[in-house]
Amino acid sequence: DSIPELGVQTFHTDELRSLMSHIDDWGLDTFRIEDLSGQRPLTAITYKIFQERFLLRTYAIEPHTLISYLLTLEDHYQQVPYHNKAHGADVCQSMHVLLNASALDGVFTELEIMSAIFASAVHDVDHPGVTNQFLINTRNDLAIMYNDESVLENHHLAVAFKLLQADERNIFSNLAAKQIKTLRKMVIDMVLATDMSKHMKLLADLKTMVESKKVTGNNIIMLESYDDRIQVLQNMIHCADLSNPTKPLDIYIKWTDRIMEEFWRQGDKERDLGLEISPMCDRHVASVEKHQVGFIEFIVHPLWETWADLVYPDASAILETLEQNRDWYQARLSPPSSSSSS
Ligand SMILES: O[C@@H](CN1CCOCC1)Cn1nccc1-c1ccc(OC(F)F)c(OC2CCCC2)c1
Ligand SMILES: [Zn+2]
Repeated sequence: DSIPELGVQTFHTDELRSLMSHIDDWGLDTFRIEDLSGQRPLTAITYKIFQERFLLRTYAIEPHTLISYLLTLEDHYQQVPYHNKAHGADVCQSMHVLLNASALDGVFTELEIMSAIFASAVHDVDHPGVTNQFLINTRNDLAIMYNDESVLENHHLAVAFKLLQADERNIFSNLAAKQIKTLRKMVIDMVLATDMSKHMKLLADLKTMVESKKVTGNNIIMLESYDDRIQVLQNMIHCADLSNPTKPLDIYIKWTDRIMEEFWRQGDKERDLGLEISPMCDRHVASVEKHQVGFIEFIVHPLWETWADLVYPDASAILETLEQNRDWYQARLSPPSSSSSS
């Protein structure tokens, strides 16, 4: 049976095609694509990116095989409020845009680019909607399996690679053995870097790289070693993963609504289990705006400011939106009551 033009069955071909023509733009509305693609945002977006980058041709990937892998991958994202297939699609499209920075022109190989897109698409597959700490505290089988170390991130990788083992889904079947080995190592290194416990080290190393930045004549970054190359790719997937506050405000707010519902459901479980409720997870003690301002101040802005330095001036508009969004949440903070100021 033939594959539909956009990879997915849709009653809105014209509108979906029009939206997908903005695949290179920051702020693409992943939620709208979810609605127009028959609830297949991850398949539609990843298929479009593979086509746009000619990866099917370069690596002799059968379209049926790619669609079959993507549909199955998408079905393995759980229906949780935030860490669902729409988030996977969003991080994949965000990574695609970050890879197009002119400061990175010609820097990464086709294999590194495909690894980064693939890693982004799979990076949260089968996420159960609770944190690593919750899995550890509740002695979940996953925490036992992975000895409390990057429990979720190890699981996402194992599921993603397991799905490749079926012949009809093995999109890398025509790669040379060495290429598969390199791709697997890079994908593992990138997905493991999305563990928030690695954030401070990743950012510190990025700052060091920015301070010692070496560029060619036309301001293109020079990355000599594997360590330098993978470090930049790891920061890119981390930036893409923490990109919600850098998107147009209406989209950012929708992501915030979703992550808070997911955190609050974890808090509900902790309450029922008689466990201490994790920070920000008690729906009866909500300070959404305060936490978003803190999240931007202490985590998101320091990361994106450093990324913007590395690829200056490519990410300047993104940084600008982030600062406007921070100011918007700041303004909505309930003003300190007069008694507290006395
Ligand atoms: O949980 C975050 C890291 N923690 C580390 C410990 O301190 C608090 C923040 C990052 N993370 N990890 C997975 C999903 C997210 C995550 C992604 C989008 C988020 O907000 C918005 F952009 F949608 C988000 O917000 C939470 C709730 C308020 C502040 C943080 C969280
Ligand atoms: Zn993620």
